[in-house]
Amino acid sequence: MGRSHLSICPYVCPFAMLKLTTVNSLRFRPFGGAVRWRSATAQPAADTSVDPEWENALPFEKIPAPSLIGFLKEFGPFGKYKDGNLYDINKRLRELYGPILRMNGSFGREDLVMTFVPEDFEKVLRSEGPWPRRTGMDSFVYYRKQHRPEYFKGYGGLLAEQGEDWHKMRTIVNPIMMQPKVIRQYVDKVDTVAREFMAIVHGLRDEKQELPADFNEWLNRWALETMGVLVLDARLGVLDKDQTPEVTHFIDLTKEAVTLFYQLDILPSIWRKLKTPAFYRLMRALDELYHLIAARIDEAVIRMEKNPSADQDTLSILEKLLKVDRNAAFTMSMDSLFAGVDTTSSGSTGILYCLAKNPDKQEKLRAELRKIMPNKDSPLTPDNMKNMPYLRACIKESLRMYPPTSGNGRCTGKDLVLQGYRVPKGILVGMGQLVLQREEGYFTRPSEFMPERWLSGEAASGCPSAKEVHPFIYLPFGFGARSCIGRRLAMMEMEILVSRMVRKYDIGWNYDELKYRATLVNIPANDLKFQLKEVSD
Ligand code: HEM
Repeated sequence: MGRSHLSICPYVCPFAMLKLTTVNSLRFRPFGGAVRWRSATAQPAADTSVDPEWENALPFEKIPAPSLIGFLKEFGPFGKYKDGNLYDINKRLRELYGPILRMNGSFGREDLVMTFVPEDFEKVLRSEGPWPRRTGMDSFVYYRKQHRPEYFKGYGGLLAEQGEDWHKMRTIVNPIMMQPKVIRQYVDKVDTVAREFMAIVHGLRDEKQELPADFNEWLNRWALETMGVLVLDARLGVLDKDQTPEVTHFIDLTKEAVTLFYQLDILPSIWRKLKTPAFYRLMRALDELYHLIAARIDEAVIRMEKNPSADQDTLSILEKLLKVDRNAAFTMSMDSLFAGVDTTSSGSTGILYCLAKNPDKQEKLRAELRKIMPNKDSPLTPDNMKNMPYLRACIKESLRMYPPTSGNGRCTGKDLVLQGYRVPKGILVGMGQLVLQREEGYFTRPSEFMPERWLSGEAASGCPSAKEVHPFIYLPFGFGARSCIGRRLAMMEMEILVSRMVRKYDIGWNYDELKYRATLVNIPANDLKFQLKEVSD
């Protein structure tokens, strides 16, 4: 396979397609002890069937691939798309190279195939096997497995782990983080944070009742504070006006880590061959974060030892994880802080924006909310939240138009033929869902915000139905066994925040169209100066 060309992962996302290193060569102990469950767990049967098209398909190397010069001309520092967001870049790549293209690996990175055809997405995801591989985040993997193996005791975590080790962790965490019963347990706590946030939001408005330019920062803080409650059983204090230096440092470190991941793992970087200053900065930032989070977990352990919960059913997520293993609890909390903050805050931005731009839909949603929340500050409960179909449809529709991640990614689980080309087992395939989700021919009237397309019967009121769309185009939380572990928590968080915002305020937007910019997560490029006029009743 040629490796002479520039490699950049054009469709990026930390969890969806964190492209990068293979860690096959790394040996480690999942539990830090002498016994390796690798030997105790049977390898699931691999799909050994041969793709019937394989024999006559074109070789992998024939898949169109941008040359270094061609790539730089478009996307380099002087190229037309130098500041393009991922949507623009993906669209341009398809225009230039067609519906399938190959980005050659370089400086230790893997090759990546990018496709814009839903039948390919389906083929790849349906043959992912029982231990789906989604490689990426090399620097993350490096930190946990090579730089500080003693901290993690073999637990690479869901984001970074592959194969049997990923499966073991996922089996531990699924019943703890995905059970509706567990999610319901957190409604009140998440609502408490949301109410505090609302009080802050109220005071942030200027004389035009607009929020400040840095409102995105506040949304991030809300998401971080909420995540502290969900996975650390602790109030981090990031919403407090008078922050301790420790809290300020914590916020700065998470931001720095995300920026450095993007530089090292998504943009072209030579760190895998030659350690760069950014690489060392990331290792230092992760060390500091490790110690801050470890201190919180130690506090939680002491709290729990002092006041052991009598009722096993109402143990918190952290308590349940700690009962399995401290390292499992630690890794999962850390992963949630990385994967669950920017995503949830970016998702919430998209929803608020879509509602602000569509006052009729916003009013319709408010009518639904008034039934559940007769007063602006009526409590939200697991019971009354069951009845919010229009809210859920609004969230689905905004995740279609403004998804926090840029598409899905999977390594092929076996040799496959995509669009007449051979793609050997193990190649990372990126899926251009970001483009298709907004494209006529896939979704009808795609540029219109139509929550009704996600409803059925009378509620759909003659609107084109999302059910007619290829089911592998819209996967905001991924697919199958490796899909987002936090999706139920994220939905609950967004439902609570949006309910509170829309019930209390008429949300407006007086500026240019919302644009996202490329980082690990799609984050807003605009100032988020929403206008919030309090509703009278
Ligand atoms: C709107 C918010 C969110 C979106 C759109 C989102 C999206 C995604 C996507 C697309 C994936 C990849 C799935 C796949 O490859 O099939 C993923 C994985 C993951 N997400 Fe989320 N996510 C969100 C919130 C969260 C939250 C709140 C948490 C933590 C509590 C979280 C933790 C994770 C983890 C740990 C993985 C890796 C799962 C695995 O590989 O087994 N995410 N997410």
